[in-house]
Amino acid sequence: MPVQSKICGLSTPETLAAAIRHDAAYVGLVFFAKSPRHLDFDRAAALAAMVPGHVRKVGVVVNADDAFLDKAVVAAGLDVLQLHGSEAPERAAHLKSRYGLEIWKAIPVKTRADLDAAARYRAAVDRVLYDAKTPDAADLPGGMGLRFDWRLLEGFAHPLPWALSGGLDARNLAEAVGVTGAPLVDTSSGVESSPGVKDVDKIAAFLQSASQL
Ligand SMILES: O=C(O)c1ccccc1N[C@@H]1O[C@H](COP(=O)(O)O)[C@@H](O)[C@H]1O
Repeated sequence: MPVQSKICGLSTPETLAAAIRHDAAYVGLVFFAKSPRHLDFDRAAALAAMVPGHVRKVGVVVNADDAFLDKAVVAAGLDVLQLHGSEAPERAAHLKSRYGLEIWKAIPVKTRADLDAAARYRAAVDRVLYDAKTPDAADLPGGMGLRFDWRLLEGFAHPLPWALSGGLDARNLAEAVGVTGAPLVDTSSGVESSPGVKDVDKIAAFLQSASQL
């Protein structure tokens, strides 16, 4: 089974086109005002209009309320909602039933015990996304280029389909997938030249590396 890729935090037509051209399975649009990748609904709609049907549009949100999500889902024609805050399983299940979309829940990981949270979402979401836990004082719960110890996933009985994220780039991707067996990989900072500024060549290199795994 080939490794699938998501390029997250796309905010320009050029970098979105690069992700599509180099076969990203998923593209991520961030709706979180504190993020350097945040999109307002008009910009998200304009970018989303460029995305062909076979590439799935993921909206990354953090503890967003229904009124906000109603607008994001419609503006960007989202296929997937990635919940990257402290959304409880009940909240995730509500969103699945409200929108009928695929729901992913980010699980912040620093220690092996953190992985136990994934099982709580078994009946509520379609996929969990293991990401590095960011510092308590950080503005962002993700998208900081931090990685966790991938060996924590060795031998773990995954309760759900899953994805790996956190500090992935073209140089460390083969090792990350080799250690974890990840079926889907997600990157944001690793394909940027500075926070929020995506780099077309880095996007191409990441997706090329993934295609060879
Ligand atoms: O990218 C962001 O700005 C962001 C903001 C709020 C929540 C999640 C965010 N990004 C997600 O974080 C992970 C890891 O990113 P990185 O590769 O380590 O930079 C990824 O899933 C992004 O979707």
